[in-house]
This record gives sequence, structure tokens and C-alpha cells, in this order.
Amino acid sequence: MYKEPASFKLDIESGVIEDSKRLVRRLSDMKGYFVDEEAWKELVEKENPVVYEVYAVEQEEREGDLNFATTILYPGKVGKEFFFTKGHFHAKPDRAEVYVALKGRGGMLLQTPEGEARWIPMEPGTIIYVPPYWAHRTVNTGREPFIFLAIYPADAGHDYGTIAKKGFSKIVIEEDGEVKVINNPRWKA
Ligand SMILES: O=P(O)(O)OC[C@H]1O[C@](O)(CO)[C@@H](O)[C@@H]1O
Ligand SMILES: [Fe+2]
Repeated sequence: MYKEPASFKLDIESGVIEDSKRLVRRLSDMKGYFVDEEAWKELVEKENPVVYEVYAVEQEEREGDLNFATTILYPGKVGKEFFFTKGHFHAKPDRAEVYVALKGRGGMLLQTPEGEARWIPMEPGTIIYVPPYWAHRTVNTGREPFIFLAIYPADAGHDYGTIAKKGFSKIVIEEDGEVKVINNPRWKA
């Protein structure tokens, strides 16, 4: 009847959680996500790099319980656009989430269902509160792997569809050696 309390070993250097479920997303898994489709195709054909890995400890989908996962988001770009996670709303959209940045540099794009976006830079020690209803995507703006921990309700679920189709209203690019957050030229509200 009571679940057994549990502890897990996180290797802070690599971001790997022992005895967790590993998920790998390669660039070929992200068709249609990047603005420069030519650059995407070229890189997929050349090396199809791993964009990110997730190490997740998940419970049954039940209200009140919690999941957590580390993500190792690799450095890289498609055209001018930095590598990012797919990004999602929660299937139960009113579920919140907390992110803790552990290593490397990057940031988070958040967006309401109406397309209002925010950018929050992240460095080791940054904690982000993702409120209910906001879609969220992390971006690696550095030259090393960007590693963070996310803690989210076990019944939050993932709704990837909206973001897969429409993307975020902002994109994060490198231009003249600078990180810039600009309007997504392909965004349609
Ligand atoms: O689920 P996405 O958008 O691919 O991003 C991966 C990260 O986000 C989470 O889904 C949590 O929001 C984690 O599993 C992981 O940390
Ligand atoms: Fe989430």
C-alpha cells in the first residue's frame, strides 16, 4: 500500500541517472522543427547527430506523484539555430514543472497557447518554475553539453503535437558571434 522511498545516483558531470530509462533523440527525429530545412537535411545525411538524451525516473500516471529526468542537450546548430529539445505542452495542460540547470549554458523558451513567448537564460544553479499552461523548450547556446534536471507531475503527460506543427513564436540563433532571440519567420498565430 505505501510505496517504498527510493534514492538515485546522479553523476553531475555526465548527467546520467543510474537505473533510469534512457531516451535518445537524433536530428532525424526532429523533422520540421528547425527553420532552415536545407541545413537540417544536410546534417541528417552527413552525421545525424544525437541532439539530446533523457534519463527519466517515472511513476504510473497518477495525480499527486512525481517524475524526474535529466536531459543532456548537446551543443550544435542547424543553420543559425541552436540545438533544442522538441518542447511540449503538458497533456494535462494545467500541470507545472521545475527545472534545475546543472552544467553548461543555455536557456528556456516558454509559450502560452496564444503564442506569447518568454526567454529565460540558464546557467548552473538556475532554477525555473514553469507555470501551468506554458509550453517549454530548452536550448543549448554554449559549446559544451547543457545538462539540467526536470521534476514534473506523474500525470502531466506530453503534448508534442502543437509545437511540432507550429513551433515557438521565437527562435534562438547565433549571429555575428552573439546569441539572439528573434521572431520565428515561420510562425503563424
Ligand atoms: O520532452 P522534450 O520536449 O523532448 O524535452 C525533454 C525534457 O523534457 C521533459 O519531457 C520534461 O518536461 C523531460 O522528460 C526532459 O527533461
Ligand atoms: Fe514538461
